[in-house]
Formats: sequence, structure tokens, C-alpha cells
Amino acid sequence: MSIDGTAVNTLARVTNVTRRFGEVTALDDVSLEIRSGQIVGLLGPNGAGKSTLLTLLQGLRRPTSGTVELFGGSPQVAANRRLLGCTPQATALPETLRVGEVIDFVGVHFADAVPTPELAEEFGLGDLLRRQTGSLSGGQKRRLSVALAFVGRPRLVLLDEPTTGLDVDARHTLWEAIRRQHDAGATVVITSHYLEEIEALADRVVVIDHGRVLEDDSLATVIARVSLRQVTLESDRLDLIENLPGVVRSRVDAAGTTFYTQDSDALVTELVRSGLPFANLAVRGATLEEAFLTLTEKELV
Ligand SMILES: Nc1ncnc2c1ncn2[C@@H]1O[C@H](COP(=O)(O)OP(=O)(O)OP(=O)(O)O)[C@@H](O)[C@H]1O
Repeated sequence: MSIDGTAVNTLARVTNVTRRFGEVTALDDVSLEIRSGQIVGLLGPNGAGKSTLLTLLQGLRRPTSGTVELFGGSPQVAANRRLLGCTPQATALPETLRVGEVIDFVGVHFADAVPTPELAEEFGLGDLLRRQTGSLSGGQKRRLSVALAFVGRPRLVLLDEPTTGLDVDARHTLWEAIRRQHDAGATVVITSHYLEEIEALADRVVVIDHGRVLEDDSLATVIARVSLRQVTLESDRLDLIENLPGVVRSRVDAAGTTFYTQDSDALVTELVRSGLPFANLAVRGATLEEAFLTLTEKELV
């Protein structure tokens, strides 16, 4: 199998991987494949094992048991990491170097690096090339860190919480850049605490909790599988509506009170049959956030 060949469809493969840190089992018998062309969203609560999985794929750590393959070989062999780009969770940039110098410095390690002005423009850093990185805002530093993952025209990019701490505009700018890089051929694995980020970017979702893969499917399938529907309404007898059969959970916000249920038709039928007063009824499907809660709340799985 050639690491350059377009015939290689599986870019990375994790097989029955367990990784322990002393008493803690960070990954517990995890198996998954990263195939060319995807944007894979890795979702899970704090401490679920997402970063550990990325460090194994980067060859920074070895599994306690099981195997990790990158481009058909070991991620610990430098040649196999040539087509891998990464942005770690923490941004660490040499404070006195200018933005352009940092991009140049990383670029010289690659035979066909993206020219510095082109990369800077792509990530909205064009006007900052002569600025020392120490003077950049948090959002600008984050954009630079993500940009650096793409310098070497990688086939696979691992982004660990790339937009944490960014405001909405900065996040959207980065999403657009990541999407363009994906359209240009990069396969992307992204971890995030922002469910809307995974929903906006990913076509495949892997949900991890306590080191185990709970779900691994297309975004639409993961949402459909838990298929919670939302029934939003106003009423002065919410206490009684809450107890109708089929209500899984409720939430109150400006739009009214929302009841979550597997079967909204049955709940609305029950509601009408009960004769309880209600107004402004609206029914809609689950968002990824609700799907995720359902998957990680054990009593609901
Ligand atoms: N170097 C380490 N030494 C000891 N325990 C570790 C180490 N790295 C990770 N762990 C533990 O392994 C588990 C998984 O951690 P990991 O960082 O992979 O989770 P995560 O899903 O990336 O979390 P977060 O979303 O908070 O970044 C946690 O219990 C964590 O405390």
C-alpha cells in the first residue's frame, strides 16, 4: 500500500485499542477507521478519551493494547506522519516570532508547502503576517494554530477543539476555512464541545464516553437513531403535561416549555385527549445536542 496513492481509502485505523494511565482507562477496546473524504466529529464529555485517541493517531503515545495504523503503517514512524496535520488543544506559539516567520518555519519541513501569503489569506491572517505571535488575540492565535496544521497539504488533519474560546464570528470564519480545506481534499477529524460545530461540519459522528465508542454513524443517522422529538407549548398545567406518558425530559426557555419524547404524534394525541389547556404548540425533530444527551445519559440509552 502506498502512502501517497489515492487508492488508499483508509487513512487511519484503530483496532481494539485500550489505553490506560495507571488506574484510569482512557480508551477501552476502541475500533474505528478514518476513511478518505470524511469530516469525522469526535464527540464526548470531558475526560471521554477524545484527546487520547488523537495522541495515539499522531504517534505521541502508544496503546496499552491493540493496534493503531496511520497511512498503512505505524504512526510512530516519521514517514507515515508526513501527510498528517494536527492542531493540539493548547496553543503554544513562539511569542517573539512573526506570524509569517512561524508559517515559513513550519513550511520548510514540507516538499510542497502552501505558500505563506496564500495560507495566511485562507485563514484570515493576511494582514497579520508581520505581527509577533505574542501580540495576537486568543482568536488570532487559534486561527494560526489551525492554519499551521494545513501548511504541508495534509491528507488527514486532526483538530482538537479548534475553536474553543472563540466568539461566534471567529468560529464561523474558521469553520469556513476548514470546509474549504476539506473541499480541496483534506480528510478531517475534529473534536469539539460545541455540538453545533459538529453539526455544521461533520458528516460522520463518533460519540465516545468513558473510553468507549457509543455511536459511529452518519450525522443524520445518529440524530435519527435517538429520534427524540420536541413538543413546545405554553400552558398553566405544565405539571400535569410533564406526567403524560412518553415524556422523557422537559426544558423551559423563552419559546415556552419543551417536552422531549420518542413519539410526538402519540404525545400530542395524549395531550388533546387529556383536555389539558395549551397554546402555541410546535413540534420539531431532535438536534445533535439532544441526541448526544440521550446517548450519554445512561438511563436513557
Ligand atoms: N497523561 C495522562 N495521565 C493520566 N491520566 C490521563 C492522561 N491523559 C489523559 N488522562 C485521563 O484519561 C481520560 C481521558 O482523557 P482525554 O484527555 O483523552 O479526554 P477528552 O475526551 O479529550 O477530554 P476533554 O474534552 O476534557 O479534553 C481522563 O480521565 C484523563 O484524566
